[in-house]
Amino acid sequence: MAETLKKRHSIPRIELANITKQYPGCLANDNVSLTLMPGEIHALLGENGAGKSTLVKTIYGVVSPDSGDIIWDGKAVSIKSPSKARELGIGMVFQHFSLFETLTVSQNIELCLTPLQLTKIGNLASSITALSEKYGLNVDPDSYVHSLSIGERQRVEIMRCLVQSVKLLILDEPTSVLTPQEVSGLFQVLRTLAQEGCSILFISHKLHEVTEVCQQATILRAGKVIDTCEPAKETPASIAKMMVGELAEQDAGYSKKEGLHTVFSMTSLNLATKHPFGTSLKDISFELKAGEILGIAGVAGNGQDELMAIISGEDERNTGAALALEKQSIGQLSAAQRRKLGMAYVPEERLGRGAVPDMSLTENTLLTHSQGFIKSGIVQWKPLTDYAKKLIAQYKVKCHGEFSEAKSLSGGNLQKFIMGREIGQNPKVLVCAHPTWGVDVGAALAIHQALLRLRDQGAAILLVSEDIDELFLLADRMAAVCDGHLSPVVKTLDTSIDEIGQWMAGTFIHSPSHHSEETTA
Ligand SMILES: Nc1ncnc2c1ncn2[C@@H]1O[C@H](COP(=O)(O)OP(=O)(O)OP(=O)(O)O)[C@@H](O)[C@H]1O
Repeated sequence: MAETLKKRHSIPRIELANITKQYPGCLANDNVSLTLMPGEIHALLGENGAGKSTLVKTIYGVVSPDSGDIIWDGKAVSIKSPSKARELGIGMVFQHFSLFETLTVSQNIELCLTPLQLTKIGNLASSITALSEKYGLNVDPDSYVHSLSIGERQRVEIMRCLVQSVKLLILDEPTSVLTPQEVSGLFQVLRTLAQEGCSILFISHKLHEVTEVCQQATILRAGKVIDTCEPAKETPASIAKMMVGELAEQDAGYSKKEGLHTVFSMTSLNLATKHPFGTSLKDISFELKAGEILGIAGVAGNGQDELMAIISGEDERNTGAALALEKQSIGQLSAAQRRKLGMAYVPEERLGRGAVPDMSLTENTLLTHSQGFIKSGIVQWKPLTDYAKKLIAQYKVKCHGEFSEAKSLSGGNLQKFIMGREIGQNPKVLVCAHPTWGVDVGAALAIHQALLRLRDQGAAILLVSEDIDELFLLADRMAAVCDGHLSPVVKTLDTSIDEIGQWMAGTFIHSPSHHSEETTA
């Protein structure tokens, strides 16, 4: 397939030649060369911190390389800004969307177009409708963004690129926030675009998706291209091996356990959302037991954020006895008081909520981990830095040491550090969202092992995730949230991906037998 593409179009869409980018103390891209033909879907793979984001940001004009050339449609170009990239026909969909919720789809798209582009397009709404039909994007120009699901918002971002006649579309981990159905819809759109000659560059840690949709892959390690392959001829395991070596073949030792006594409970919690486009929690009850992992599946935006915030105490409303830790009511306690009692959290948002971007890793450790590190009001820096160093080594966090600022770490490395920091508190209750989001296969395995070890030591773990496969691997019992309702809680071994998928779509909500606690023994 890739061969025929190359024969059909002799001029590559883009060629990167010896791109090098040095950050203080870190060679993020080291003589990277890569060629993309028109109509080629190309995966950029590598461990956390391998240099993938740096490379795509270079193409999109966000990062300027120290040396190397970019050749676009046969001509050397200098891409100094995203607007220059867009002018050439390069579009990028980031992991975090940048849409205004109070505006319509059309208004959002209009904001990123120049007056000249707008004149060329003419009627923007009809152009969106036409493109939507052509590519099966199902995007209504008049819908308000707040009413759209995550998958729909992503399609708006893609539409934003399409109206600008994109010739190269870059997607940074596009599937991590989508349901399985949305992922197959996205792939269909990508295939149609590619058939028309649009090149696609795709960063992903989900290797089975790469083998399904990409024709070529470039694998980076420590900033260098270490291999290329045709994913269709590989397996996820063989690609993982190229990325991280032998580790990929290990098994985390997954097993299912029966929980012991109840450690944490939520009883008939009703909570109106504070956010105009948030989700109210509706009569939620569940029990979390010592020595178990309870997984909560759901499409983003169905109450997960609100649930996490009220459990952690970040939402400061007093819920009294609706929340209990070891039979004591904790709904009236602050987040810090709950932490002192043995609760730990990993929020979805790494920078800003999981870690303070401008603080070092050592300082970030102190934020949630003061026990033993503060004596008579004075910070004990030596044990604190030693502990941060230990976390860095244990979770193989790639950084320039314990004094690196959180914002200088790649996404996956920061996630590893935050997970390590929270697991390291040996909490009684650990509540975490998307534990391995953006984390490479090797590191995901290490995080899984750490979570299972923590469970086996008797901790009660609540995992909130959109990744159903991961929940089935880790959770002992499972439930799903939809529109602020919690489904029945069942043993993982007694349910199926199909049933949980239906619950994620809300089939349990109107059923007369719906109640929030387990019915099966
Ligand atoms: N602004 C910065 N200052 C210093 N170092 C940086 C900066 N941005 C990135 N780095 C370093 O450059 C290296 C490559 O980071 P990059 O974000 O490109 O990796 P990645 O392959 O995209 O990782 P991930 O899969 O975790 O997103 C990392 O070691 C990172 O710590």
